[in-house]
Amino acid sequence: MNDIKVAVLGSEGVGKSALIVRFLTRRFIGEYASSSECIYRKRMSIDGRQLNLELYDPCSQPCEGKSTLNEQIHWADGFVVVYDISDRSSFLTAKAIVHLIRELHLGGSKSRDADSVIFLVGNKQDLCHMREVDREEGQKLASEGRCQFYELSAAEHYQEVVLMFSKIVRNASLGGKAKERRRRPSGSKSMAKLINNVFGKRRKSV
Ligand SMILES: Nc1nc2c(ncn2[C@@H]2O[C@H](COP(=O)(O)OP(=O)(O)OP(=O)(O)O)[C@@H](O)[C@H]2O)c(=O)[nH]1
Repeated sequence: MNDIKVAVLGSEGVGKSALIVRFLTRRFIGEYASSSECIYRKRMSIDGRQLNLELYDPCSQPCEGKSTLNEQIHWADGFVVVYDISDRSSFLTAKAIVHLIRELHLGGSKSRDADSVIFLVGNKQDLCHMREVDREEGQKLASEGRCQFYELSAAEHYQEVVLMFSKIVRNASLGGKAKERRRRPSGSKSMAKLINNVFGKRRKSV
């Protein structure tokens, strides 16, 4: 069975955990533990093929055994690079991450396969009244970095979130990359722990 590894990257508070939790549990909770990096696992069927998906959610704060961005990039087969449309600095971070992925993971490859494994996601579209990053800027960065572009809201767009993750998993699996597995980020969480994480934190309205 295929193992597909997807890293969800971006600066603090952009909604990485919210997107992952929404995809895995259908729920948008509002507040998520972020004191440790973790890998969530899910069995999926894509185009009739069984896949073991590993989703990596980094820890923004300093934590024990924290992996570096370079290690995270080397570990993954596919990338969801997230920014918050109401936070320009998160967009600049996303830009730097996209460039680093192209350099480290894809070695400057110009193939179409390479283009399909980086997804740039402008999250919190429901906060468009506070928008600091125009949709066009996101599209421009995606085209420069040869990424697929999405603008969505983990809070409000369940279907779009599922479609986005399903597509990155499909693309990463079709990439057929039989690369040598390097050190993977430490930490692993079962679904039970994920749910504890989600409910262990105070709910915050958005
Ligand atoms: N309005 C709105 N808030 C969101 C959305 N997605 C996430 N949030 C909120 O943004 C805050 C940060 O979300 P997280 O999922 O913890 O962000 P993160 O990127 O995992 O943060 P770190 O783990 O600290 O890096 C939380 O208060 C979420 O409720 C969204 O689509 N809309």
